[in-house]
Amino acid sequence: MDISVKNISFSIKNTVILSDISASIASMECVGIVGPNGSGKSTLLKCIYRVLQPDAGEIFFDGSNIKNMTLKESARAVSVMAQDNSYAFDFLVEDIVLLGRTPYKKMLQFDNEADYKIVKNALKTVGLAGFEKRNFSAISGGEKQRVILARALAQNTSCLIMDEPTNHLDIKYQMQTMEIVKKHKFTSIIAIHDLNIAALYCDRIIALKDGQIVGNDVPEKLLTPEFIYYLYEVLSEVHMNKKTGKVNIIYMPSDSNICK
Ligand SMILES: Nc1ncnc2c1ncn2[C@@H]1O[C@H](COP(=O)(O)OP(=O)(O)OP(=O)(O)O)[C@@H](O)[C@H]1O
Repeated sequence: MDISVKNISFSIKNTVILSDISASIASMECVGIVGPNGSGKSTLLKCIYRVLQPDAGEIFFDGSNIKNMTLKESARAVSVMAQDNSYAFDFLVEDIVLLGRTPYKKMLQFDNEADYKIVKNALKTVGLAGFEKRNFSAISGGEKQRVILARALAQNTSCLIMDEPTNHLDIKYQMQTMEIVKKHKFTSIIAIHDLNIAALYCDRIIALKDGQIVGNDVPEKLLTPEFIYYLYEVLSEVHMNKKTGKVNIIYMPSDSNICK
């Protein structure tokens, strides 16, 4: 499924959070959204997954305006791994992952054997086999994040939106998360702070600053020391890694004797 965002703007009171954002994400493309804290990454994702309604502009899934889709239809198209994974009540891990099956249920329809099988497989895929009966509140932050990824897998969508999916994960599971996304050939939009992980796995990177798109290109072209300085005011060196064919970013202390 492809996604296109056309001229999205969003303000809270008189503060402009997103200004005239347009972007297209091709089917099965993995696009990273980067930018400083507060640049509007989560807000843009929330507009796409319909938690927020933009003041202006349109969003299309496979050419259909999402305004004309029911929330259930959207949920069968797009799964979400948001930043806040807290639940007010204590659920079993299994119950959380079963929520991914909700868009396929009629009112009061019970979960069946096929649903439980999907849940089991999803937990296995994220390295949490046997966690079904654990209390969600009593597992680690990284495990919680992987449960939410399992929920997204159980939702069986062609598109996945992730808001900082790797922030609680150790390096093995950061890489595993990104590799699951690539293996499943999701159309994926991922807000991510780690430029090295973004460079390794994203086909393209969109950079936001002050609610506007300031860069949109393949990682090798976008992630130059000059651009990284412009975006974050951080000095860096960028090297092409011959083994991966991807760029590695090395950050430098601000008193480093290198050009900006
Ligand atoms: N409900 C709200 N009320 C007021 N301001 C808000 C609200 N939601 C977001 N903002 C502001 O909008 C701006 C963009 O927030 P957003 O969460 O989209 O940024 P972000 O790029 O995802 O940041 P981070 O990297 O810190 O997660 C921030 O300045 C934030 O304080």
